[in-house]
Amino acid sequence: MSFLAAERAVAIDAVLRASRVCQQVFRQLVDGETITKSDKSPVTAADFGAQAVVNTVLHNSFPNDAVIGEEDSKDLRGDTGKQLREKVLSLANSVLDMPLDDKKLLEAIDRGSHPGGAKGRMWALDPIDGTDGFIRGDQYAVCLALIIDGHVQLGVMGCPNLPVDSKVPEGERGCLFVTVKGQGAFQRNFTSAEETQIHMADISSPSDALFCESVTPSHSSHGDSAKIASLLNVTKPPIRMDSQCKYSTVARGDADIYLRLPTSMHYEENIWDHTSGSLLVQESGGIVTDIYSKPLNFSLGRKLKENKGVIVAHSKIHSQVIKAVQKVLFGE
Ligand SMILES: Nc1ncnc2c1ncn2[C@@H]1O[C@H](COP(=O)(O)O)[C@@H](OP(=O)(O)O)[C@H]1O
Ligand SMILES: [Mg+2]
Ligand SMILES: [Mg+2]
Ligand SMILES: [Mg+2]
Repeated sequence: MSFLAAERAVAIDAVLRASRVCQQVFRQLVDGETITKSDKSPVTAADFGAQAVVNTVLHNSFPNDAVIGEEDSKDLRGDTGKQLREKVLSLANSVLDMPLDDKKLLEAIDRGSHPGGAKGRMWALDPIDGTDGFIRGDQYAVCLALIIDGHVQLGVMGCPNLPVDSKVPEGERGCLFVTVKGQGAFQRNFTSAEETQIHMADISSPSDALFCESVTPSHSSHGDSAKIASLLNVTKPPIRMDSQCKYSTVARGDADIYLRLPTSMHYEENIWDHTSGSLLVQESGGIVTDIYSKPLNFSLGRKLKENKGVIVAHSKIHSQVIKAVQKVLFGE
């Protein structure tokens, strides 16, 4: 058996089931089903349901593994949380083989509270990355990765709204991306287990590049990216897309550069916003660093404490992109 074959299969199963939870909610999203968390970001029944499902599937196969998950069960507890809890429970049970009860549901969600760190096995989970996009009806991703001793070794990403073939945007949607360190990056769709290896587009000059960036301007500075594009003589307008679908879009050659440019030097990126996506890009020919050209350090807890922003590009042009980034941001 190849390295992490069992983990790969379990992670695919977990992400496919959680993606079904998201798709069910996506079809029925109505106003009032979104809660605003203390950091002002939105969360829905699908975020909680997907986290419960992934954590349950992982626990059944790897009961000793830790999980660093974005959500916790606070908003589902007590009388105030009853209505949402019932909704999340029924969503989770609709895709699980063994039904959970209230207590097991809350426990499953809260198994994602691990603080992270440099030693041991831990899964990083973003049950819905791009909740803004999910609510808007755009792109979002279910992102799961395995970190061993501080390094991402396996990444699985479900992108339910992403066209299987970008050249046929109105065709079948629902892509699953899978990667294990050293084994390449692969795409399959939701309805067949057949995998195709993906690669970044071969590009030798940044001026030919297609950029992608967040839709939400508070997540990444659109103004700075326009200046960087101009410095690199890029003429094509950027693709704006929510979630780690940006990493998969670059990994399969539909865009060439992903810039995440800090809007505040105080913001620390969550590790689950980058774990699966960064390995996917590295395994398809790209380099992922921060704005200082430092590799992302996943060993420092739940946040990327020592990194600022994210710069993703093909290995042939990454250093040129970094030069332009630093010129615009620091005048160097
Ligand atoms: N000020 C900020 N700067 C950068 N990222 C931020 C941010 N505030 C929130 N985010 C993160 O941006 C993620 C979405 O990224 P994108 O803009 O690429 O779609 C969110 O993930 P969730 O949607 O999982 O909460 C959230 O963790
Ligand atoms: Mg969130
Ligand atoms: Mg996220
Ligand atoms: Mg999320």
